[in-house]
Amino acid sequence: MRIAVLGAAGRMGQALTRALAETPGCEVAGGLETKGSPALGKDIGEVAGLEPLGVPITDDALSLFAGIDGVLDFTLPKATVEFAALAAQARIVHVIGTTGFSDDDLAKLDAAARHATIVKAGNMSMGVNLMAALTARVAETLGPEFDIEILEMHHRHKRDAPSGTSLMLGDAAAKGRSVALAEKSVRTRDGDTGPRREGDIGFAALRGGDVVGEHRVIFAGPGERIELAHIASDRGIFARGAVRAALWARGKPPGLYSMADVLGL
Ligand SMILES: NC(=O)C1=CN([C@@H]2O[C@H](COP(=O)(O)OP(=O)(O)OC[C@H]3O[C@@H](n4cnc5c(N)ncnc54)[C@H](O)[C@@H]3O)[C@@H](O)[C@H]2O)C=CC1
Ligand SMILES: O=C(O)C1=N[C@H](C(=O)O)C[C@H](O)C1
Repeated sequence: MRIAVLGAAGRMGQALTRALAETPGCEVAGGLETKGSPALGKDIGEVAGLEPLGVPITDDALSLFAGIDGVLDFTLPKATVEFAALAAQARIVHVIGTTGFSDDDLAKLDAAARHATIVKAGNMSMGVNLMAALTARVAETLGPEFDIEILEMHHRHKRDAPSGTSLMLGDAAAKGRSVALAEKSVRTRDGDTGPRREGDIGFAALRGGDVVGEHRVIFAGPGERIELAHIASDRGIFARGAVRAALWARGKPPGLYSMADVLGL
């Protein structure tokens, strides 16, 4: 499968190139960066710390999308929405790892999925997707006397909060309780907030250093507490998940798929 990496010079872009290069049946067919990036014209393999792959990084998305089977996209919401329209036109697989979408962005991705085969997940690792399934199960089992709080920590460069993973876990908890996350989610607390409302799902975000990604779902009840935790120490887990998603999606009808679909969870 001929696959291009969008945001090829980024933290995830480099991990994606390495994962693609080591996966049988995949070819690193291109790399895209933003206009003005110092990585333009450089070899994508070298940028990722590998031997040269003979593939220069370009800023020409139109030409890139014309000659490939799929793209791995870990960039920015505004860029990803534009790439989804291009992927739909080219009828190729679009694996989306980007996080931080607005409701308007999400509506545009839904529209693009009428023609493109999109796999989108706020976290592409096996561990977090399993944790989401466990979160739904625990939330379904425990009564409303157990308060649900979701805590995350990421590196100092991360732009969006809560993280895509936290939102996935919140959604799983809400589904387990058969409620809508939008009606229960509490994203900030400051000052005299009053007592906690029963059934709320709280979010807290820490940022600092070079933390790859840590998530904890806390079920705090009377006299006991259950915690589910995931600690990522290597971006390769997300990158390998994305490559697996692209291979899975090849030949599937257009639509918006999740990592749970890919992993059969
Ligand atoms: N779903 C998942 O499993 C994971 C998702 N992410 C998400 O991936 C995204 C990227 O994360 P990082 O790699 O840490 O960020 P980063 O800032 O290191 O990399 C993003 C890259 O995209 C490039 N870019 C931005 N706009 C572009 C455009 N229009 N055309 C081409 N390239 C463009 C930037 O120049 C940059 O090199 C974030 O939204 C992050 O939350 C990160 C890790 C795992
Ligand atoms: O920006 C990151 O780094 C990460 N983003 C994803 C998220 O928003 O949850 C996944 C992972 O936690 C790393």
